[in-house]
Amino acid sequence: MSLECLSSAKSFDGWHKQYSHPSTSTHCNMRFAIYLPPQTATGEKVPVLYWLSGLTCTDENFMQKAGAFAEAARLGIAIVAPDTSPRGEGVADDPEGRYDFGLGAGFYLNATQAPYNEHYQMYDYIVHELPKLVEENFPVTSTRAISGHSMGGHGALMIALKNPERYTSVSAFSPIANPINCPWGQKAFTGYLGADQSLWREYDSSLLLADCKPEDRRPALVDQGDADSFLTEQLKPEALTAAAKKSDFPLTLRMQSGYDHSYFFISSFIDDHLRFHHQYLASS
Ligand SMILES: N[C@@H](CCC(=O)N[C@@H](CS)C(=O)NCC(=O)O)C(=O)O
Repeated sequence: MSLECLSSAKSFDGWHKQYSHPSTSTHCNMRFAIYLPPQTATGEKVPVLYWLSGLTCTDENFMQKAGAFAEAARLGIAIVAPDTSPRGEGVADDPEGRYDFGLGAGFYLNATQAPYNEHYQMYDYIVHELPKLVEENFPVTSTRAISGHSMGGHGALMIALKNPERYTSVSAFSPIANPINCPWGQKAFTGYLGADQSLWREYDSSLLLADCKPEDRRPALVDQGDADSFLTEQLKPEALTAAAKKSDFPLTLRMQSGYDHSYFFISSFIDDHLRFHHQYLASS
C-alpha cells in the first residue's frame, strides 16, 4: 500500500502528519491525518484514538481547532483523523450541492444506492481498511478508542456499538443520536441506503444502544452543549438516554450549559475525553 506524506509538523514534541493513499474500500485516494505523540520517537508503540469529524469537515478541522495535542502528548495517545467522505473526480455529490449529503457528508456507512455505492463505503474504510493501514505503517498498537463530532459522533457511537471487540471505549460531542428520526439522517439514509428502512436501523446509534447486550457494553461518554442550534431538530440526545435506560447501558451524557455546536465547545472538553479514553486504553 503506497502512503504519500503530504505534510509534517512538530507539535508538543510529537508530530502531526497528513497522508494520502489509494483506498480499496472507497476506490479513490483518501487523505487522513495522524498525531504521533513524543513517546513514539523512541520506538514505543502507543494506542490510537480515531476521531470522526462532522458535516463539511476534512482531516484538518479537528487537528487545527480541537487543541488536543498537549494532552495526547502527555498521555501517549496517537490520534487519527480521516476525511468525512470519498473525494475526487467521478465521486458523486449532492444533486443540489448542499453541505449535508455527498462530499464532506459520508455518514460513515456503506452506501447501497447508485451512484453513491461506488465510492461511499466509509464504514468499511473506517472500521477495517484505515486501522490496518495505520497499524502496519506507524508505531501504534491495535488498542483503539473512537470519538467524533455531530455526524462523526453518530459514526463513533454506531461503529463502537457494532464492533465492541475493536474499541476499548467510545465518546462523542453533539452526536446525531437518532439519525432515522432527524432531517440530516433521513436525507442521508434515503440517498445512500434507499427507501428500505430496515437497513437504516443498522446504522442508528439509539436503536443499537437500546439492543446492546451486556457483554458488548463499552465505557461511553457524550458531551452536548445546551445552546447548540442543531440540538432539537437534528441531534436528539434524549433518544440515547432513553435507549441506555432500556438496555441498562452505563452511558455518561453531560449537558454542558451555554455551549454551541462549534470547535470552541470541543476544545473546552477534549482533554476530558482524552483522559476518559486513556483509562481504558492504558489498561488493555
Ligand atoms: N452551518 C454549517 C453546518 C455544518 C457544521 O456545523 N459542521 C460542523 C460539524 S456538523 C463542523 O464541524 N464544521 C466545521 C468547523 O467548525 O470547523 C455549515 O453550513 O457549514
